Amino acid sequence: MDSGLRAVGVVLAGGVGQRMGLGRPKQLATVAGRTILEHSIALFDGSPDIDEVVVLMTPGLVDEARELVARAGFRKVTKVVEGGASRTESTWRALRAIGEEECDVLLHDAVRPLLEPRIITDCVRALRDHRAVEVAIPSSDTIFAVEPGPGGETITEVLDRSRLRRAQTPQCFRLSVIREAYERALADPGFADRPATDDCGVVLRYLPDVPIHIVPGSERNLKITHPVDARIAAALFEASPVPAAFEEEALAGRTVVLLDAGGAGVREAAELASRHGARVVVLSCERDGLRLDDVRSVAKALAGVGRIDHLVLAVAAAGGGGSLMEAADEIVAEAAVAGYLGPVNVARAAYPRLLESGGGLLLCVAADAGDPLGAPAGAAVTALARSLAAEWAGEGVRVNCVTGGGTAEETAGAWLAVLASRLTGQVVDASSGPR
Ligand SMILES: Nc1ccn([C@@H]2O[C@H](COP(=O)(O)OP(=O)(O)OP(=O)(O)O)[C@@H](O)[C@H]2O)c(=O)n1
Ligand SMILES: C[C@](O)(CO)[C@H](O)COP(=O)(O)O
Repeated sequence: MDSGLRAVGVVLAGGVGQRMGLGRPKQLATVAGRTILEHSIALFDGSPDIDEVVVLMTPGLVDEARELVARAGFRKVTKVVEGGASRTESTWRALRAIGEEECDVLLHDAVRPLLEPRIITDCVRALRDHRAVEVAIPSSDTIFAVEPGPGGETITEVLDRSRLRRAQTPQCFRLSVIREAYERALADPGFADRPATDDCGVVLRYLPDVPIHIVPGSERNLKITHPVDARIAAALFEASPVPAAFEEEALAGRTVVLLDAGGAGVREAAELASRHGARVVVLSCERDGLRLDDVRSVAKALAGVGRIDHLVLAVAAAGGGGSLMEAADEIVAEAAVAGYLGPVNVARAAYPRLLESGGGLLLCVAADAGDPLGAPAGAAVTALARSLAAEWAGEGVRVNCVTGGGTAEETAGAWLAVLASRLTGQVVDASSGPR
């Protein structure tokens, strides 16, 4: 069975986020330089397997969501619709907004912004052979059934963990299937008394003959429900690879300036960016006499370049692997420039130029020996990237950071994949980073 149907991603953002306790829906909170809602929409908008995106938004915030969609430049979002009082009501409103024509529908919690693109692909593929598809993972915790007991709860059963799966999203269906399940649910007076917490629950209850096929999810695809989840999500965004593979088109016609301050990977990045159609300008501290400890020197060098879409600062490893007390004065001074003064000066000089082009800055940390000079320098650069990303997110200037450790080719690949992505506030390890 090959559905060959239009695939519609539905981003359910109609909730109020009571358990999060922000006083505002959690999907509008910012993580890694973007709202959680934007991260989630971007996953579907950027997926080659998705044709259209429909967003369900909390009542009273629909206009804000529409503005956000317009500002972010999402191209596949066709509708932003007011959500209902419960998750299932929001789903039902989404189904009505999609219309009558048969299609595949992928219903996703807006508050799962860390979904990997491969899961979307796997779901769309699975829908060729199955009319209902769910993303789930095994449980690493033992799960109990409980009942109220004296002074609290008591365990009544230890469930067989090998048969249990934790439900994630997207939950995916042929439109006619999920629509029929909901029509039956809404006609059942008992549905309101025992509402479903997910869409598979509605299908299983009202169309029990439709098998729901499982696609493996991932631990990373967490649902931001409580405050601690937002902190975990922020850490995952910062530490783990940007999910998007290299976007073929993203660098074409763009100007990439590689500021070579002795970091590895500059030559490889120049070749790779050129192959992807970018105009590449390499400014070298050694060859061009550019001084990172002098903001005017950096600004002067950038002034000669014209439009700058992406600027990469590749610094040499700070420190020398020796003890602090043995380090020569010039090694200490170089570490301070590589780890702090240089990136700050480059950021200050680059900001007005990147503002003009709505572009991005990438700060690259060379692998260091983990010594008392190198380690703090690396930490300072990553902290600067995160902090600038938050400060400049409103202006559309992105700041990311790639840390060293990979081969020159891996490092260059990681740089360019980060540049090509639309993310900000990323700290990516080149040795396991994006490809
Ligand atoms: N009326 C609702 C309720 C929830 N959702 C969406 O369903 C997803 C999962 O819901 P949940 O984590 O429970 O979000 P909230 O309902 O906002 O949280 P809470 O229950 O703590 O208020 C979220 O993306 C949420 O926005 C929805 O579209 N419409
Ligand atoms: C759909 C879901 O995310 C699957 O785990 C979950 O059931 C949503 O529950 P919530 O209480 O609406 O967050």
